[in-house]
Amino acid sequence: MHTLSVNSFAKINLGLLITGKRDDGYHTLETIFAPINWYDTIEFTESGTVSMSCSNVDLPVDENNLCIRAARSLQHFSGTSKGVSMTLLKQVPFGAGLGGGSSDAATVLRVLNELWQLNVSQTDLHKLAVKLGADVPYFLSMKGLAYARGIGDELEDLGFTLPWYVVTVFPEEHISTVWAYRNFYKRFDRQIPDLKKSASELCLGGNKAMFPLFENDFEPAVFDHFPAVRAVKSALLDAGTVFASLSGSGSAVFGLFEEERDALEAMKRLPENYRKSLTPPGFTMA
Ligand SMILES: C[C@](O)(CO)[C@H](O)COP(=O)(O)OP(=O)(O)OC[C@H]1O[C@@H](n2ccc(N)nc2=O)[C@H](O)[C@@H]1O
Ligand SMILES: Nc1ncnc2c1ncn2[C@@H]1O[C@H](COP(=O)(O)OP(=O)(O)OP(=O)(O)O)[C@@H](O)[C@H]1O
Repeated sequence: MHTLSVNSFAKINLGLLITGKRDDGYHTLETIFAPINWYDTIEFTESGTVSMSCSNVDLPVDENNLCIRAARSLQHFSGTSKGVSMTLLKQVPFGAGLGGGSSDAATVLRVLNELWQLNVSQTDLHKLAVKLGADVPYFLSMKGLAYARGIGDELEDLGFTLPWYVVTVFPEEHISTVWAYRNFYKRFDRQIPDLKKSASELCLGGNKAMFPLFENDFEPAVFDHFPAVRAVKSALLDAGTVFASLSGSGSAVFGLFEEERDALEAMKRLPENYRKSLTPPGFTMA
């Protein structure tokens, strides 16, 4: 039987400014998404029903898994009764702010739309994606650096890439996104910098004075509650990173490096049991 194998990449957030709260409880934000070279692999095999297995026993393989939820939402929307058997080789840590589950969901939507020959439009896929999670639209429609607003679902392809090596570190702490949105320290009344313009000045113009604008609003509360996460940022700064930050709602922290040898040296200095990835400059998911 034919099996299709697809890699599902993770992201980091370069800056994450929470600007308000909507009536439905979701928060509005502005952020820059950047893809990293850390990925799950999903194998798709034809089947009469929808089912999955997962290499990580800590994750559900029932209707709670985002892969199953994505397949069901497509079945429901299109009316198809086709099935699929999926094997998720989970490598991206969850509860890490790396969007691993969201990326899996986007991959399943995209691949099953083809495999099941549904021809669901990008607009409709985008609507299904938002219902599965605020980060899912990014993985569905973007390949590289993107500016996002709304709840993370209003996206603009920036058309350039990060010119640094990215070291991403998971400090073996799982942080729930719901917890992070409940506990971050609100600053809704401040002036929001123009992240899109600043990203361009930083990545294309090499203006490092822009870095301090790329704050992550989850960082102070996460660092106060999870000292091990703060320690990773300190270690990256000690190792000579040009910029370090929490990704998304945490717990993963990333550092940007100009030289590969410095990035590798920083990875060596961090605790051996912390999972890490290295992404080269100019990386895209294409
Ligand atoms: C932290 C980020 O990763 C930044 O990219 C995202 O905002 C989180 O996106 P996600 O994991 O796809 O989040 P979802 O699965 O949609 O939402 C989980 C929960 O987080 C909260 N949530 C999420 C996104 C958002 N913009 N505002 C929120 O308040 C809501 O309580 C929601 O019920
Ligand atoms: N395929 C999946 N991969 C990872 N987590 C999944 C998956 N399906 C369901 N989940 C559940 O989603 C939660 C974490 O999801 P995810 O990996 O997207 O969070 P995250 O790392 O905090 O990323 P982000 O908040 O940036 O989207 C876990 O509680 C997990 O049980």
